[in-house]
Amino acid sequence: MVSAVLLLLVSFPVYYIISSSYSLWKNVQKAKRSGLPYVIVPIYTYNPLWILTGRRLLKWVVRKYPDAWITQKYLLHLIPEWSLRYGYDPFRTHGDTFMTVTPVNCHIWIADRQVISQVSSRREDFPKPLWMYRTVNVFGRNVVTTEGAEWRLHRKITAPSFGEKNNALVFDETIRQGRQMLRKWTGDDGAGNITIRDVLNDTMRLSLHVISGAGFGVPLQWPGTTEDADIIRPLSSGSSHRHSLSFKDALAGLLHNLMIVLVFPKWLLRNAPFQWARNAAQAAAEYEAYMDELFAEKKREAIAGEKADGMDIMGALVKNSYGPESRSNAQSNAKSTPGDIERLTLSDSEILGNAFVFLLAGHETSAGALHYGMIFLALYPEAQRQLQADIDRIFGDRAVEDWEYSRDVTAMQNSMIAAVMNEELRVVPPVVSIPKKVSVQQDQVVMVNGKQTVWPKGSAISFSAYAMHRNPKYWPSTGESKVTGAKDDLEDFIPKRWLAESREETQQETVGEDEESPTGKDTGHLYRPPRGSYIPFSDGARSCLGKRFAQVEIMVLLAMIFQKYSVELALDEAASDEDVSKMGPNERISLYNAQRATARSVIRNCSMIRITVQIRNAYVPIRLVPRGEERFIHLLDY
Ligand code: HEM
Repeated sequence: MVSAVLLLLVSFPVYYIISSSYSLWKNVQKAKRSGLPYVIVPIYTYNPLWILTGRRLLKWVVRKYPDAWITQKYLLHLIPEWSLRYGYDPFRTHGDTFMTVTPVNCHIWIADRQVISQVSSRREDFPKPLWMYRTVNVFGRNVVTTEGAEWRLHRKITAPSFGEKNNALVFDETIRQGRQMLRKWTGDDGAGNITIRDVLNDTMRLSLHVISGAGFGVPLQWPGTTEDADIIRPLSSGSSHRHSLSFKDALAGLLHNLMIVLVFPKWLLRNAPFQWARNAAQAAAEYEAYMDELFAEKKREAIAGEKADGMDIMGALVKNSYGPESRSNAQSNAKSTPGDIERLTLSDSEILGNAFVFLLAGHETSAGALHYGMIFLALYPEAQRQLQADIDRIFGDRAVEDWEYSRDVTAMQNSMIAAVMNEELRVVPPVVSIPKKVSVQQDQVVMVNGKQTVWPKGSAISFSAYAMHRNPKYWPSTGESKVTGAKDDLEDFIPKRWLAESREETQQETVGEDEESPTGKDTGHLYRPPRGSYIPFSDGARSCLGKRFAQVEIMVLLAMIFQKYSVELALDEAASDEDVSKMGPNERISLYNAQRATARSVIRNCSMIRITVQIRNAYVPIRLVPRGEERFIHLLDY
């Protein structure tokens, strides 16, 4: 008996090693046949055992010996989040399109714009790896988690909600929410100089409120701004549901506990012995109840032929299924199944599924962009001054109440405001690697550097946005890096690179992309990167549906903040305000520079991929100071 158990214990690892080695050998043969450069990675980086143990150990090795030859050369692709940590370097070594080969699969990494354009335009040959998005179906199938004819149906029905005319609503709601955030950041008297530690928390709240107000017609208030900020009441007059959380708390609670809700079954969370699990379950249940009410209200409006105000994403989806003009379609709705490509409407659960992904996709990405944007502007005073000069040119002293989408947005998108936004999304694209796969049907031929390559069926693919945005073939450098002394400045945040003269070749290659700018008009003198080389919003038919929504939101916020204020790093831990007031210019400069170095190291070491890139377990505190009252940045050249 003992020897049988022993045999089993020994034979399992032996079997595992032999079968993994054999699979690795087979995948290496595929890599050789492909014609792509490849690197052998002995362990699949998503192996759960590796994630729990080996990755942690390796992380420690890398932290301890960051420059050791072994990490640079052999272990790099086993390092968690290598694509974020090493940027373009691995591509410099292996080429702009290369493969990593593991026992589980081949994985193709791309930082070549022509290859990205080929892959994103052949959607049937290179679909999304839907298994990665399965959990996002928690409230219903939707435009993010589907493929083929089913995705086309979702996209066709959801896209009109993001049309040009609705951007004005995003503009107005951002102003409304931005005012409340500014009050929190600068105090009731607007004097500023308050240290703001958890900037991300506030930008998350802001973007969530904007999508809730502009997208769903449910305006939310910031704490302390009105008496009914946290009021608990149903979203539909006909509902008798007794809520235990306000809509805002349900939404924030759900998104805060999202991974828990997505991974564990609700019954388990409800009955778990841990308070945090029960809180997550409560937030999810309350969110569902609110959305059901909103749905019922919109359905009533649609059937009665009433028109709700605003962008009304949910209303538009419900109207498509229940509105008078869709009566005939609605009949097929009742019978529809997810795979049914003939139908013209979404089922109830699909409507709720789409509403959820808009909230999800629309808040973390924009919030992260604003967070990094604020830090970068505090780190690069020259960029901040250029931004303010353009804001003055466009808005002068005009109060935000008088800003208008139709009058102001074109000027904004041709200015440093858009350049700052574009540059922030270049340096830190919220989605670092955009996943695709080679269809399982058959191998696919792709031209790489003018040569035919054969990509094995079922291989994983990543558009390496982070590396692509640092590829010197596509990006104009404004010179040596003033920060690191590197020969180009592509690691640095230099918005003025977007003001560089557009090359003739670039203009031709981007013809037809005008419609992607916020108003669909020409982007004037801003640099327009060649197609496929700038992919914060992905590329091709499956690119971001909320791109213009996000652009308008970010630009309005930047303009609002920097019309009146400057941002500086907060130095509370290094010196008191009184100490600073006694310092001369040189002392202030060296203090600020030391703080800049600390902030850069936080960005480098604490940026992590949590669906999107975020700074985790650390803060870069900032202060907004009224323009003209800066304590540090006016003393710095760059
Ligand atoms: C700075 C802000 C944003 C960035 C950088 C961003 C980026 C992206 C990227 C890279 C994708 C492709 C993801 C993939 O293929 O896996 C995507 C898809 C999508 N995004 Fe965004 N996004 C932003 C804001 C928004 C907003 C505000 C909304 C909605 C309100 C939104 C809705 C969507 C949807 C629905 C898709 C799926 C489109 C499809 O598959 O057809 N995004 N986004």
